[in-house]
Amino acid sequence: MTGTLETHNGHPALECRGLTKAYRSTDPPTRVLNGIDLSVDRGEFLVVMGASGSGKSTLLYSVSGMDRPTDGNVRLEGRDLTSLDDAEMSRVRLTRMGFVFQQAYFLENLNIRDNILLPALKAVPRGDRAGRDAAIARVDALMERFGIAHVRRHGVTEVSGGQLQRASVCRALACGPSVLFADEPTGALNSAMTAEVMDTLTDVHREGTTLVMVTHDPSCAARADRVVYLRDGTVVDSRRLGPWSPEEAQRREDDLLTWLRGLGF
Ligand SMILES: Nc1ncnc2c1ncn2[C@@H]1O[C@H](COP(=O)(O)OP(=O)(O)OP(=O)(O)O)[C@@H](O)[C@H]1O
Repeated sequence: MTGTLETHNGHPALECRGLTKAYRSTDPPTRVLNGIDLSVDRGEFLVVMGASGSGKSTLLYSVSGMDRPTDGNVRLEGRDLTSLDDAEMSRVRLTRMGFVFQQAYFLENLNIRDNILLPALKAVPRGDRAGRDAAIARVDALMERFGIAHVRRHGVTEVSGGQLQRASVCRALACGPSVLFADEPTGALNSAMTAEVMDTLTDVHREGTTLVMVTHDPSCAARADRVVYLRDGTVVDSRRLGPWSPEEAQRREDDLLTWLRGLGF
């Protein structure tokens, strides 16, 4: 399994300080993140919740370098990302971060396995045959691990929504990221497929990967170690839930809902 514990250097997996984002396309600029301080431990599963428009996706995009913050800094395993140029940032995103979105964004002219392989092969230096073989072996092992090896040659439209999202998780893990980011990964799924994908993400987390997920769904959020609540671009509260177990699922969800209602969710 793609581990994240090999790079222990005494730093949290992810840290942001004074993270601010203002969109200048409006006059005056729309301030969406208001100086957020947040630290995610190695191996932690952190969920970000908040009302629609509170800045959850903007936070995820700003810490993962998909969008440039207006102010503040972000560190990934101690390395300051805000000083990197675009090419360096793309490389960090490709090799040290994984992403799962509501939609899989797979290419329809490639089968499931080739879609998963695409970024993993892109990360291998040209001519590095051993690196290429290792990437292929890693992807095949991930597909086996997450129960989708039998659909490896299927087209994107020939698998279920749950299988497609599990394939997205495999693609996100193929380079062995330090942090896996998930933005509403179950937003387009029914409840059975949601449980299937959350079981996959829970396994990923249990095996040591740091996970940062945005969700509206309290039953998904109840899987996390910690939930932070965003209001108007500020983290106004957080709740530590500790390690998840299926026996505790309902109690955790009820507890979380009570907390969320108190915050006006
Ligand atoms: N490119 C942009 N230009 C201007 N404003 C933007 C831009 N992108 C997002 N916003 C605004 O920033 C605010 C936060 O958006 P964001 O998508 O981060 O919220 P969210 O909490 O993820 O919402 P949702 O739960 O609905 O996905 C919203 O008011 C949104 O309209």
